[in-house]
Amino acid sequence: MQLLLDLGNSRLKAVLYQNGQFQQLAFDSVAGLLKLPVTAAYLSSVATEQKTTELLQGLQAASFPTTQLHTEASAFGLINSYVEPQRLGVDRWLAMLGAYRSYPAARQLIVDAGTAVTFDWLEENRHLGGWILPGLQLQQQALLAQTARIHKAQQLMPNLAPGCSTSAGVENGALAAIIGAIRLGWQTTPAQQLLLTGGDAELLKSYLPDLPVLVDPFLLFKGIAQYIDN
Ligand SMILES: Nc1ncnc2c1ncn2[C@@H]1O[C@H](COP(=O)(O)OP(=O)(O)OP(=O)(O)O)[C@@H](O)[C@H]1O
Ligand SMILES: CC(C)(CO)[C@@H](O)C(=O)NCCC(=O)O
Ligand SMILES: [K+]
Repeated sequence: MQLLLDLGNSRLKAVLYQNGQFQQLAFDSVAGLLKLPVTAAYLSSVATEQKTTELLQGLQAASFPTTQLHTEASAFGLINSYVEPQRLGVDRWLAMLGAYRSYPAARQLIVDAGTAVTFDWLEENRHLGGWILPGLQLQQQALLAQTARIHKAQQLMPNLAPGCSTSAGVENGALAAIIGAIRLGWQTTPAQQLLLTGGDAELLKSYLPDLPVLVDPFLLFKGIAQYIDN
């Protein structure tokens, strides 16, 4: 059994991997992970050096070793399109590896909706490139921080209706930007399948009923599993 870790810009996610199965872990702190009966841990981090080092140091007290994974120019037959391959976020690299391993399709569009929303097009074993947008929360935070009169009085459920308050306008606008970008991406660089992952995947899916959407919360972890099983 292995422990798979995804340190994002907002939070840490942990998953247990055993016999090809993934199980999301609920935990309060890194200390809660130290006593797990695992043989090894694998880390994907897009957070700062400092946060990454802190996590790795916290894990040194564990009985199992931790390996940090990094983006590569190519691995397991998958080819990174970046001019400077190592600059592609390791979360994107791993999600693509997961998609490549689990969902064969001539062309797929992978959208990871977290702090940022990333788009990556995969054509068989080749990354075509992607887009990076601010996520649902980050868009709203940017507006609040950079304008004098945009305040958020309440947290609503975002939808695509015209908003009748600042809060609704900002929330619905953020959702519209992401749904609009997905539809535009789907039009300009068509694919057979739209793979959604990240904290906002289910919300986005509900606004894309006409597209062949598949939600997989474990996509990045399936990419990590590629490194374990090979
Ligand atoms: N329990 C939760 N905690 C935080 N955000 C959540 C939660 N459930 C759903 N969300 C939604 O998920 C989004 C964050 O996505 P996710 O958790 O995939 O990313 P993250 O860990 O915050 O950052 P990163 O993309 O860097 O991994 C937020 O926009 C929020 O709307
Ligand atoms: C875009 C994010 C923040 C998404 O988590 C991450 O993948 C990242 O920091 N990437 C580095 C920049 C890039 O992928 O081009
Ligand atoms: K992420």
